[in-house]
Amino acid sequence: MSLESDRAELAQILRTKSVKTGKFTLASGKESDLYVDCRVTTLDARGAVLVGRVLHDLLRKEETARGLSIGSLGGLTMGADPITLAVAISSSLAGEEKPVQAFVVRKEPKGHGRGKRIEGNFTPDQPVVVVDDVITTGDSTLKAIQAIEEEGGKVAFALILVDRQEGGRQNIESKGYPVVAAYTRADLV
Ligand SMILES: O=P(O)(O)OC[C@H]1O[C@H](OP(=O)(O)OP(=O)(O)O)[C@H](O)[C@@H]1O
Ligand SMILES: O=C(O)c1cc(=O)[nH]c(=O)[nH]1
Repeated sequence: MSLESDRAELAQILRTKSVKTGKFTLASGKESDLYVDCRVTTLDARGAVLVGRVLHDLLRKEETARGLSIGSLGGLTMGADPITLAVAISSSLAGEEKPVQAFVVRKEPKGHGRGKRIEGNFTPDQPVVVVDDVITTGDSTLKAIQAIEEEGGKVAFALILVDRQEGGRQNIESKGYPVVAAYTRADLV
């Protein structure tokens, strides 16, 4: 199966399962008549496989173009989580010698146990990729970046499933972090 057919199939699952119209309040407090509920696609058995393949390919292409060696990826829980793990699994299934590792950024540090804000396999010694399912304003992605940097991480770029084309990309890029998005609103609506 080609990457092109994976991309087309994933776009179709997003259109069918995730794109919703109605009246929604977004994370930013903005009102919208569109909501892309990516979780229904990223937690779909087939959708997860395709998300892994499509975003793993984008990650490796961007890594090569920038001459980097990415150690791990992750983002603010929970939209980012299934995407993060799907990409890591895809990387391992591709037989890579050093598969990209996965981490989760908590919204708040855990109040007990090890008290961590970042869980899993975070690589402060190697560049990391920040993940989000959707960007609208981009503030959630920037929140994840701030947490990653506070823990000593270096963010190479942001890897996004759907860019709603409402200024999020510009917001994140204006702070110095390139954005790579698999789909834009225009691809899905
Ligand atoms: O670009 P922004 O304006 O920040 O909006 C996009 C964010 O909103 C959603 O998260 P939400 O806060 O709904 O949390 P969830 O991932 O826990 O569902 C989505 O998963 C993005 O992270
Ligand atoms: O801005 C948001 O909160 C948002 C928009 C969207 O389309 N999907 C989503 O999960 N969150």
